[in-house]
Amino acid sequence: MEVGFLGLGIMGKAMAANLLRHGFRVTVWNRTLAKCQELVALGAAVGETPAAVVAKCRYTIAMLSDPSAALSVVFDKDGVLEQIGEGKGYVDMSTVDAATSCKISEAIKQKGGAFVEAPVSGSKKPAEDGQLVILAAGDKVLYDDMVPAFDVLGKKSFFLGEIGNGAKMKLVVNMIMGSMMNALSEGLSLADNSGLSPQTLLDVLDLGAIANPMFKLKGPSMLQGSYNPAFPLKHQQKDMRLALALGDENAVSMPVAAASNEAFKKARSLGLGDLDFSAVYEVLKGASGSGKA
Ligand SMILES: NC(=O)C1=CN([C@@H]2O[C@H](COP(=O)(O)OP(=O)(O)OC[C@H]3O[C@@H](n4cnc5c(N)ncnc54)[C@H](OP(=O)(O)O)[C@@H]3O)[C@@H](O)[C@H]2O)C=CC1
Ligand SMILES: O=CC(=O)O
Repeated sequence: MEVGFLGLGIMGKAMAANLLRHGFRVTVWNRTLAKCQELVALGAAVGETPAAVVAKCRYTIAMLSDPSAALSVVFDKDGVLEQIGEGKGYVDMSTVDAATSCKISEAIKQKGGAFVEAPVSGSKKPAEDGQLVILAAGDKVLYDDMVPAFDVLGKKSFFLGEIGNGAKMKLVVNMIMGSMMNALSEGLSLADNSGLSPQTLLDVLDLGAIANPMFKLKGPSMLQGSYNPAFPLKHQQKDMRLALALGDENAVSMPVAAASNEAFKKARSLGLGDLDFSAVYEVLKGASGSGKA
């Protein structure tokens, strides 16, 4: 199967490499074109523009940072829209809001093309290992065509119906994840400031009912102050912001998520946006004081 791939950031690079490893023919494009070379070394071809990739490939996948990037790659000059049409499919796996996804879907359908949104749950390592959870919605025929690729990229794909449902599900999941990261950070800080060992707290958590892979993976590196980005904090804050907007639209009160968003915003304002989202711990540590005034 031949696919185009737009966006070679942390996730896109791992996903495109995975497709190549599994025998897919992949044509890649990235805004910073130099980043394509690593994929060329693995057997990829390069398209000079998103339009060139879509012209060449029947199916094109995108993995871009945020709504503005997702829209730009479709609607701007040399964008996807210039070459999409009958018999071609576009699959956007970026995390965006439902309105962005709907706008892209409408434009592509008007040109005769098919569209699926398919944001993913799972970070850098699951992307490398083909263990993502795919939250797809939109054109069911295109979804079925993409199953061989989804099977390589993920451990499970959900088809959630109409466009927007994949985006919304992803935002709900990441809203919970961001709030959990804040709760963990506060807990580590509270343990530390009240004379307990934060490492022992992690050991206790890992044996109980709230044990989870995220605490297990991120906890030890947080204690070392090591925040190599797997999921950049600026993207987690974008997801909190979009989830809160979804809450606004539906009159859902989300005080925990709102407080968590403030901590991520604060972290961004301190220049931590490109670090892993677990760097929010630095903000909550800083906010705690010594506790022994
Ligand atoms: N990292 C993670 O753990 C996960 C991330 N996600 C989501 O996946 C998406 C990608 O994340 P990730 O790979 O981590 O992000 P990165 O920041 O590593 O990569 C972002 C990509 O978007 C491109 N881009 C940004 N702005 C534009 C623009 N205006 N026009 C064209 N291309 C643009 C970048 O190009 P350039 O190289 O030129 O900057 C790069 O290819 C995000 O929506 C994120 O929320 C979902 C699940 C997990
Ligand atoms: O969006 C991030 C993730 O880990 O999932």
